[in-house]
Amino acid sequence: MKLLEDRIRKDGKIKEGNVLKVDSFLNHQMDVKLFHEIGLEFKRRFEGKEINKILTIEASGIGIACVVAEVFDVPVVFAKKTQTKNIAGEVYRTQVESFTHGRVYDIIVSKEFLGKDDKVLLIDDFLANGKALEGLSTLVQDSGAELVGAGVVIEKGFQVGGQIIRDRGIHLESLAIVESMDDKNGTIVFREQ
Ligand SMILES: O=P(O)(O)OC[C@H]1O[C@H](OP(=O)(O)OP(=O)(O)O)[C@H](O)[C@@H]1O
Ligand SMILES: O=c1[nH]c(=O)c2nc[nH]c2[nH]1
Repeated sequence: MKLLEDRIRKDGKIKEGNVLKVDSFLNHQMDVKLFHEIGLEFKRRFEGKEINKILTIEASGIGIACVVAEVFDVPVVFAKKTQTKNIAGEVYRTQVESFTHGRVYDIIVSKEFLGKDDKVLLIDDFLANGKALEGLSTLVQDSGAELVGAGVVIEKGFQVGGQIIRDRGIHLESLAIVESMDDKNGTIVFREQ
């Protein structure tokens, strides 16, 4: 998606440790007009697929997933990384290693909000090692819902996540795939799609 690649080149900052910082428009301060364009692009890419729920994971997936859900006109659910008193009753649960926090979380979704009648699109801001999407797809599988596909805003194609998710047979759409990035000279190469 050219609009997104241009924005990443303009405002993205490459950090040590394979981290691309896009917090001025994607996952801290959020450019909601850009999010709307992203929502429309996901709608185009999943055209013809029956989707009645969006599932994401806190925290950084929530903002983008909400706007995508508005475009698809379906509810959005996010997997929580902490159990709260708010969640009464039964939950689906699995473990996810967080890329930026460097620790493992139990992630949970209430059984009330995911079940066999759901046709689910996973949405997240980043795909790196694939842990978040693997965890979410496990929750979908455990719930008996149908996993229609996964949409990520930025895939870091030099990390293993994309390969893992595609090898699982999941329909994955990444709006920008970073083939390589160099924190020394600030260059980013995107994969031709
Ligand atoms: O493919 P992966 O290796 O799982 O990386 C992608 C995940 O990493 C980030 O979450 P993270 O837990 O690092 O931070 P957050 O709490 O800001 O969402 C991001 O929001 C994705 O969910
Ligand atoms: O802001 C972010 N930059 C990244 O490179 C990344 N990888 C996973 N999650 C991420 N979040």
